Amino acid sequence: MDFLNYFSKITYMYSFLFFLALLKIVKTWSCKKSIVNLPPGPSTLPIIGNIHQVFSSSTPQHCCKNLAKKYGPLMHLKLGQVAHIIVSSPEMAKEIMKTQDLVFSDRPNLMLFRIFSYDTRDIAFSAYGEYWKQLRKICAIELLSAKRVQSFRSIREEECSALVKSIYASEASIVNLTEKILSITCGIIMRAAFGKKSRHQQVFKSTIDQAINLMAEFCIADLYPSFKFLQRVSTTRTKMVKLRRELDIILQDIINDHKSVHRDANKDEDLVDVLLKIQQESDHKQHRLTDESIKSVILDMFAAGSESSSGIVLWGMSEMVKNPKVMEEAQAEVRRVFDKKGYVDETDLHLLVYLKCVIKETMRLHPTLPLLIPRENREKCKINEYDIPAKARVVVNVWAIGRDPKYWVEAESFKPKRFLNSSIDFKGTNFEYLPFGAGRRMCPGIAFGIRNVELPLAQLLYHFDWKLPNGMKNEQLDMTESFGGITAGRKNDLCLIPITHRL
Ligand code: HEM
Repeated sequence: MDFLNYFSKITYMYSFLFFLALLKIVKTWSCKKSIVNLPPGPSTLPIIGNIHQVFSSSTPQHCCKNLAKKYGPLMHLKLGQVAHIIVSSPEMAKEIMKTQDLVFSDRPNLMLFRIFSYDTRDIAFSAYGEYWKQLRKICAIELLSAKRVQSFRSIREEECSALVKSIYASEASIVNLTEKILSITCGIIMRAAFGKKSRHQQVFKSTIDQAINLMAEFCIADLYPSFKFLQRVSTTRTKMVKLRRELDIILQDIINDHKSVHRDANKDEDLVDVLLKIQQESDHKQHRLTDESIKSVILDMFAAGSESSSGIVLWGMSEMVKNPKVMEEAQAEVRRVFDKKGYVDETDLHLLVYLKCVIKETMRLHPTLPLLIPRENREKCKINEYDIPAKARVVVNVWAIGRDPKYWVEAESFKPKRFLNSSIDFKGTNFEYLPFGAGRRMCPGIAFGIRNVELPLAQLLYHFDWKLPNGMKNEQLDMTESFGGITAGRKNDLCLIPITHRL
């Protein structure tokens, strides 16, 4: 009986593989007929394509950089069934994000992100179209405008002061900065989004962390979109559905609270207030903002805004610990600017010219979204002489572009001064430097994100000197990167010893 069972399983498996191979042959044959000139790329294996090459490397950004050395700045990889186009030069990035930006303005429909975002009702993963345009307009005018970001100033200052206090309390002992910075960035976004501290804060934070971690997992179903059963049998899918359900209960409760309480006109609005106001005022010509859209946009703010900002603070501190001269210069500047006051606030942050260069240099070497968010082209098109098949996933390796010695002198060294008196900025017009992307899909949260980086860094530099634990030398600090689906952070937590700077 057992043997029969085993035999039927083996037969089933081989029939399945045979079926896949047949499908692959038919598809390749029909593709070859219609696509004549794909960008260069490594040869593919049956069924898996180039999966083995991309996932055998430490991170995809390293792997794509190495492959691009051989195959060029516009490269074709087949991962499972899906054509991926890897872009690794400023010229090709400009082609995708400026010259043909409209063609490449869609996002791929990825299983876990779709579930997380209420079937892509968010900004980051919704398809390019009227609904997305409406959300971007709301971001520009209401949610993430300079005025709105300014209105969150007291929240940032309070959260950063609490950070300093908690570090003072552990003076001269090891502090896990990764935990602390993640916690304040999440705290700032939570208060900006929900207003007062929510009673659900801890559960919400831990649930969203779990969902973000889950999205970092390798998802085979996204590479074989025509095999729908892979989605149905995915255990990751089941976990994500459960987490999203838990988040939904909390978010609906927060929305109901906001709806039931009469808002004090003298108090600053939080993001849920703003979205509810838009929901009430929206006329029928617009896509009506449902509660689900509101929840999805709020989840976007957490997913897109918290790890990205905290990642820059942590990489910035790591680079400064490794390069003590940079740390000294940045500390001297912050202390010169704020010593008269005796504390750091946002009023004079604009005077920290060198710190701004440190932040830019950090984002050059450690862009928190090293491959941006993948884009997709609805229709087939051409780049130079190459044919790009419809629905290709387009990945721009801004990590590799930022380290390319063709565009950067001493590209691998941390040299903030390269940005002093330089016109290179992160506004999406210098294609050799794209930490926030470029074009229509560029990050709408730059002002908010930068504020969430500048203030904590200035505070850490003003109040403390920093040492590595266990007598470790500066150059021994581990700088290994990890890749979590979309964001890249430090693989290991940053643990340092703070020494109070006496005024
Ligand atoms: C300094 C921190 C930040 C960095 C480095 C960063 C970086 C990025 C990048 C690289 C993209 C993808 C752009 C592309 O695909 O071309 C992006 C998209 C996005 N970011 Fe940010 N971001 C940061 C902070 C924020 C904050 C604070 C928010 C909101 C609270 C935010 C909201 C978004 C949204 C909604 C998108 C999707 C845009 C779209 O698809 O239309 N980001 N971000």
